[in-house]
Amino acid sequence: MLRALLSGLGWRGGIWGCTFSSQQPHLPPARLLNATELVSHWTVVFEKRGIPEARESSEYIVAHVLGAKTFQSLRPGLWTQPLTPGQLQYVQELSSYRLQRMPVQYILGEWDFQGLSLKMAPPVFIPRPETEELVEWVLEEVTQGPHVVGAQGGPLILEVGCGSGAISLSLLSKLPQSRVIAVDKGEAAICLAHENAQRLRLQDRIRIIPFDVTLEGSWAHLLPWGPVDLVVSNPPYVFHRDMEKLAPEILSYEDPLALDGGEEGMDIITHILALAPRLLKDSGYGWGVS
Ligand SMILES: C[S@@+](CC[C@H](N)C(=O)[O-])C[C@H]1O[C@@H](n2cnc3c(N)ncnc32)[C@H](O)[C@@H]1O
Repeated sequence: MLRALLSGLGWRGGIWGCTFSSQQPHLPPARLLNATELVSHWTVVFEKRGIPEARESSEYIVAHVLGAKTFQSLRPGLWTQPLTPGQLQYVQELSSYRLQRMPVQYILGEWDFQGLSLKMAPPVFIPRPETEELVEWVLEEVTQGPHVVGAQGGPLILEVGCGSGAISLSLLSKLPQSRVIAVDKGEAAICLAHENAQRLRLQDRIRIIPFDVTLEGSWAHLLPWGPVDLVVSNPPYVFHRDMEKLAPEILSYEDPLALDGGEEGMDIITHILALAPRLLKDSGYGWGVS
């Protein structure tokens, strides 16, 4: 059974109908030297230039330059401490990328997902908050459904379209007895998923395989450990006609192949639905966001 769960694509702050600006970045006035003042300064600059999530963006950038994940997690002493000229320069540089509508996740080069710190790099799809819900649903099903237990004591999982590896790696981190086969068509996605698996020391329980689900042909190599208990996917599902309405953050930086689901949004989903029964055990099932 494959349960398709409806959910929006969801870029926090809105994904539709934004415009580019060609103006040059503003240099902060010389008097703005501490973290709090810098955040305020760049918030105003971003707001004036129509950059979504202006305050969050400036907070993330300043916190990153000061070695923290969030502004709130900075030692309070750092909020009012003057930044060095090098740090100011770095904030300026990163903020200029945001002015070009680069997503914060790519600017920082990493992002937390389900408590894991994942490397992020364009054009590989940035995992969305909804994807964390998908992981929660799968975990709930696995822990509540005794039928979803593989030979190892945890389910053998196949993820179609793994991107950065967010879903596969977070499932592996929460299910220590499980193994995952993660496939993706994109070369950059395959490389980044490998890198993230190594980074999180989960590489021994995952096979990351380049695979285009739309191509007819052999899929036997997707079963190095035999049929799987569970298929999970966050496939491309944006209607082709809506692609041009996506925000510049998405359109200019993320791989269109990660988003474009064809005329009815079902192009990739249809192939996953056709493939899944061949790869699943009789008792297996699938989860997806669409
Ligand atoms: C919406 S992204 C999801 C990425 C990741 N699972 C996540 O949630 O962050 C969809 C992924 O499917 C991959 N993909 C698109 N078409 C594919 C195909 N025909 N075969 C395999 N993977 C495909 C894309 O490269 C992309 O990484």
